Amino acid sequence: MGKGRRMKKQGPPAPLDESKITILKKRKAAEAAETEAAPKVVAAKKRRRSDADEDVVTKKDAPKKSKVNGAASKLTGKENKKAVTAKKQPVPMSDSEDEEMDDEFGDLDDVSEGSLDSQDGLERLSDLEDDEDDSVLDSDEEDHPREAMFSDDEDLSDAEERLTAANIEGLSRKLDLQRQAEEEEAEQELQESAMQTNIAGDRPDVFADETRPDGLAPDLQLLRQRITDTIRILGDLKTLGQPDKSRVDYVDLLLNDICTYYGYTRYLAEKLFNLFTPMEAFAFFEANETPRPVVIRTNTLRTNRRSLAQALINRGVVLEPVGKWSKVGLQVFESPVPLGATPEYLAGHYILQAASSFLPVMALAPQPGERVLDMAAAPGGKTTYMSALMRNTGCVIANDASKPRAKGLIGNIHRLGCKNTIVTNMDARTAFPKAMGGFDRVLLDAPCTGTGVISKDAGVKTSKDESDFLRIPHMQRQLLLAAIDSVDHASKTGGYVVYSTCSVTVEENEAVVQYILRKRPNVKIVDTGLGDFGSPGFVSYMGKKFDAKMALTRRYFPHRENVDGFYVCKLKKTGPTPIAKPTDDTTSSADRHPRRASSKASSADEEVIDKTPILDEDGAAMDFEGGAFGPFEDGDEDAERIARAERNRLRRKGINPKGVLNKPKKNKEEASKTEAKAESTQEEKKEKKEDAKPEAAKKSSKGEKKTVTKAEKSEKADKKEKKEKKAKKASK
Ligand SMILES: C[S@@+](CC[C@H](N)C(=O)[O-])C[C@H]1O[C@@H](n2cnc3c(N)ncnc32)[C@H](O)[C@@H]1O
Repeated sequence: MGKGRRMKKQGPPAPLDESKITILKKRKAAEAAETEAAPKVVAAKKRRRSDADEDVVTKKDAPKKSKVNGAASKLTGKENKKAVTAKKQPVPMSDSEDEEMDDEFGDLDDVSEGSLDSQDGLERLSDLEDDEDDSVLDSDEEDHPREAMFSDDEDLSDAEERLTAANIEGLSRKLDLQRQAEEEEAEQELQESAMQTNIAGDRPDVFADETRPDGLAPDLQLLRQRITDTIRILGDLKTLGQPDKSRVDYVDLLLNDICTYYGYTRYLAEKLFNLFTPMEAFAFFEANETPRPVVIRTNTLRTNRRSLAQALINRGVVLEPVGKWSKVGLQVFESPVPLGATPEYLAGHYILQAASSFLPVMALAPQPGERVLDMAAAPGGKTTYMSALMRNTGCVIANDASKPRAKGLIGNIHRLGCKNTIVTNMDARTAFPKAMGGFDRVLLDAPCTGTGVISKDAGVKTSKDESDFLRIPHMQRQLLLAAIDSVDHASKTGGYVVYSTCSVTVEENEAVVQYILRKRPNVKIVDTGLGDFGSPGFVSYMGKKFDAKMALTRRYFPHRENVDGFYVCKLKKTGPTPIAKPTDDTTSSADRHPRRASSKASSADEEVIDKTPILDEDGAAMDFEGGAFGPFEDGDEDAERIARAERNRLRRKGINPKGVLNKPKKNKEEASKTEAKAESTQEEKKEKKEDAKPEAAKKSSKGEKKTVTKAEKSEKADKKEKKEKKAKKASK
């Protein structure tokens, strides 16, 4: 990040506010009216965005056009961007989180009152001051080179004053430039809204295609104008729509324009569009065109936020605390030095981490001394945060299926000084809880399609197709089942799983959680503890209903919170996952003895349904089958997927799916009984066989057997070669 790249304030933006732009428009209109009467807009004035003379779109046209298109202009992305930068709103934190944070960091008593508290525009600095009250402290002095930055006798209040003074200049410069940028944007907005649209009376005719004046490439500015016009029409179809056109026609036109303008495939554009109202969808697509703020997370194993801020300010970095919701995040507005190469970075005092990435870890809230699993950990932003929250105690198993990515993970763990972490490189779907289980908490930051981070990876716009939205949610379901089965429901301190993705689609979020609730009624959704920041998860979507508690899960959007799109769900395991018979003692202790249980669980893991009633807060048994929400997977798309998965599952077990699936329900029930019986007989046989083996033979693994066979083979080959040589010699 250089001086030229200034970022907008992190955190929840003010709601879309037209007043600012309207004032500017009015001012402009008044100016123009004074100089000359507004002439009619002529089609010849349509210009491409890329035209060199674009920025000289005649200001005299503005008053008239801004009047015509006033409503449409309120939808433009520029304004949305402004809304994003609008006034800072403090994000309320839940009491529990405050407590957690207090516990986590303790209090810093010897910090003086800040000297800057009333200056307008420097409110952010007081955040930094507030921060001192509960500043990051670490008991491990060895890992705390704060002394390196401040001499022992240095007064903290002096240090703070210097910190503040150094930051004032940068911040005020930043604010000036921000204001200037906003005014420029407003100006551009004005010019944009002055563009010609095809108006037929009060009903704009957006279907007359004038977006390709040369008949070839589309004029982007006209296209954008048509997008905003279509959205305006969709907002009041009765009054503004053409009599012979339906809502479907307008939505179809809008989607095509969005695809052309922003470069999405029709499939993905439609999927994302369906999450919002047309107006909000436009804001979302717009937000995906601009980068999110640069945020760094203080590594509290090595320093605290104030010391880090001071060190970076000394290097000319302009920054401020990320918001009330985090005590370790710093938003960087401007940096004359590369943030990934400062001495502080190399010494592991911070990690570059998107603000939304803090949230799943905050929701998981790992405690010192616990055993925690990070199932898909690379490159380690969340692992290292967990390690810091646990103050390098207990144990974090950081797993990732990708070897090259696991190397990056190891690098970060070393750089940030995490000493309670073990890295594993396994496919978490099959490895857990087989290899290890009984964790106090598990984080599953699942691999996803990345629809929440399109501003970082525009490739998502065209690379994700239908097959990805079948394959990836399937994998997410498998991973989440494994995560749940790896948690110890009887953990004294935990028993929690946090599921997160950087995707905004329902298939990867609520639908996955809904599936899990059906398969594992021994878990329930609990509050993330992240307060009001973000929006609640969907409780229904396109006619399908989800668990009412889905509202406790949180969604974050680039256009609403100015963070990467993210989803966070916290689950509490309320009981064990029985493997075969729910009443069986051995199997019901699977959670505490995952190794023992895993052999029995095998591939049946996905199929086990614990029918033990789960009680809600009022002690009433919850109806998971048909009450508050319908079976999401029985919908069109999911039905096929489930049928396919079911056929494959039966085939794996050696059962002909045709014989079972095409039969009436009664037969199916019988078949599943036979299946269960066959399964348990097989398991029993296996166990008996295992028991009958002598101890030494039991130890010998399959791999060892293979090696012996290979050795035997090579011995035979040697003998054969010798024989052949002898035979050759003899013949000579
Ligand atoms: C969203 S990224 C994780 C980011 C990480 N939690 C962080 O904060 O830095 C998803 C990760 O899942 C890993 N992954 C994909 N499939 C996996 C599997 N079956 N088991 C374990 N990890 C997997 C990918 O290699 C990728 O690193």
